[in-house]
Amino acid sequence: MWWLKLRRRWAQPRRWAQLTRGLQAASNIPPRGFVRYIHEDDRFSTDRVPEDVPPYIPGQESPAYVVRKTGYDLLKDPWCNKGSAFPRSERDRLGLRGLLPPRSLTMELQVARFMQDYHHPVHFIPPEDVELGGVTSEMARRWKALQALHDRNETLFYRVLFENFTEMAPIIYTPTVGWVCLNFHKLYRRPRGMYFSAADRGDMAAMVYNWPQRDVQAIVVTDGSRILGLGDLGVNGLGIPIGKLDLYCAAAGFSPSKVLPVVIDVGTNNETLRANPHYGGLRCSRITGPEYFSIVDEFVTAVMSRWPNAILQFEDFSIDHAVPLLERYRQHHLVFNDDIQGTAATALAGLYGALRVMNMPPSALTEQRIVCVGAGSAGMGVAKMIAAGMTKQGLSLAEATKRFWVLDYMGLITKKRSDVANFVKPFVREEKQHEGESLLSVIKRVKPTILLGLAGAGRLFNKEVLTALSEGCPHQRPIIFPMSNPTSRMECTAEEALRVTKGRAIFASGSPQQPVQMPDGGTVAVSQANNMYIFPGIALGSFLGQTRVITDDMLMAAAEALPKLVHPEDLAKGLVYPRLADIRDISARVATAVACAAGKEGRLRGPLLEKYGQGPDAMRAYIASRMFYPEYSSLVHVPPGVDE
Ligand SMILES: O=C([O-])CC(=O)C(=O)O
Ligand SMILES: [Mg+2]
Repeated sequence: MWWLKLRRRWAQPRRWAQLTRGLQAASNIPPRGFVRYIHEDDRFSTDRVPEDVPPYIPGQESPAYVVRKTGYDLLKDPWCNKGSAFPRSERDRLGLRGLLPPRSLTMELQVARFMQDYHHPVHFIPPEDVELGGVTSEMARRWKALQALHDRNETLFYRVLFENFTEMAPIIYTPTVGWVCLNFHKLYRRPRGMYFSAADRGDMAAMVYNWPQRDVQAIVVTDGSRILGLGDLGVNGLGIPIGKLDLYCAAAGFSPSKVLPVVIDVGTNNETLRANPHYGGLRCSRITGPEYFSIVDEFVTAVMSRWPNAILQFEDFSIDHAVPLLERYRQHHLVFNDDIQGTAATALAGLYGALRVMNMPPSALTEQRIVCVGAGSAGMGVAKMIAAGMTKQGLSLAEATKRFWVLDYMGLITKKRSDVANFVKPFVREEKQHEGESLLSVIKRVKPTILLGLAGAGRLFNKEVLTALSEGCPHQRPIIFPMSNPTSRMECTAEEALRVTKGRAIFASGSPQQPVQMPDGGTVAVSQANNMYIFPGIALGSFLGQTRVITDDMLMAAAEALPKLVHPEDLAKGLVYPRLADIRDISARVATAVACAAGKEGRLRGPLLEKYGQGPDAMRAYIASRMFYPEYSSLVHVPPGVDE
């Protein structure tokens, strides 16, 4: 058969090669794999830089192909992309500095990482870890699916998130984001955000121009030193600014193209991570002291010089740097620390909500006895804010701080300790004889009405603690807020708190919890005391109001606005925060409250100042009108009717 002969003849690979080579030669297209890529701007190269692709002649030395892309475009071009394996020289010359994790990996490592995931998907989570961490393999798989959508179509990603916010918040945010940060070096696929490392000193002001967007309105930065309650995760911590900015866009309507997640890499003290060959950050221990502050100063100066109107949110910095950094910048820059100020405003709002649940007025805050476990940035920020709330209700600061008992990992903090940090000092107890007293003993002695968990140390509120709390608080419902994140670091679960207190507890946790089935067959819904209710609104109000700084009064306004948004029927169920499904409206209202407070202080500028004269409704309408809604906008001029 003639056609069978022909098929046999052309089925030989050599023949195909002959044919394709002939075609390539005829059309002057060099075959892939034979090509050396060089960049057209590369004047330092010893290679020849041809004007265009030269003709390919089989058997001759392979020609060079001109790469015209740089920066982000290059990283998104699968033909030229090398991901984390771009060497330093190419990063320098091709505008890639800051767009990739600081360490250059080898292709062998990239292959090994891919093969690991190929054989044992990162998103498989052993059942024993699921129980404690609250993240299932299915949640991790969903995060991957959402991330892939995020990378290929931001508008669609935000539409999906927007329409399913309550369902997806635990996937893009706590608790799944905690798992993401722990595994960031295995999950890394596409570039997102910027990295500034100690090795970039002197270059940061230039590096900010590698970011492809001219207009950046919001930056969330971490140094990875205290990621949620998970500790030092180095550059893996970038997952947190990414998650927070997802909320900026979904909840507060910032435009996705105008937000920038950042990690500052000053090394890590997490030795396991540092020794991991796939870890992308600097492999040195953390830089501290004046050198640390000069690195952060250089970063702040660099981003502020390119984007002077942007709001800068500090996130998950360890306490030793979080407080001094906030003090360093907050007088002159539009900055806030979410863990100190956002979490604090959230906690105070939740307490006002809890008082509403019990039909008590806000002034009843002054009668509460508060045990706060955790004396880090979040714990002390919360204590300070609640004390400020009490002073607004009539107590002096000294009277207010006396209503707190603060514990850290050594137990109750009293005057007996000599090395207490300045920000803890107002809350140190006088009674030296109780120095280091255990949580259980403090609860039995003090009989608190409010128990706050911000230690990030796991299940400290055990059965004995919860029983003692409930028994010591017969006249009102005990308020229990285990606010540490993610789920693995929470002080107790909703089920534990409600079972032990026989449903009396008013409960809210930092990470989400399922409604609890009670022994009597009823179901009790619980609240989530997370700063996501507050930080998007603070950022939106202060950015649109161009307030230049964020003051205590603006934060207090946010805390006071939130409890007013809880639905009466939710209050009847014991819920102390508004519904997540209403997050856009919540953020707009919090932003309005923040802007009104700024207006009272004479800090508003621009259109919001004009609206300030017309009252809060006009301000809110303006704020809502400026919020991004995920919809495709036309990229070409289309005469009416053409696409219908
Ligand atoms: O990220 C969160 O869910 C809340 C937060 O700021 C923290 O725990 O550090
Ligand atoms: Mg945080």
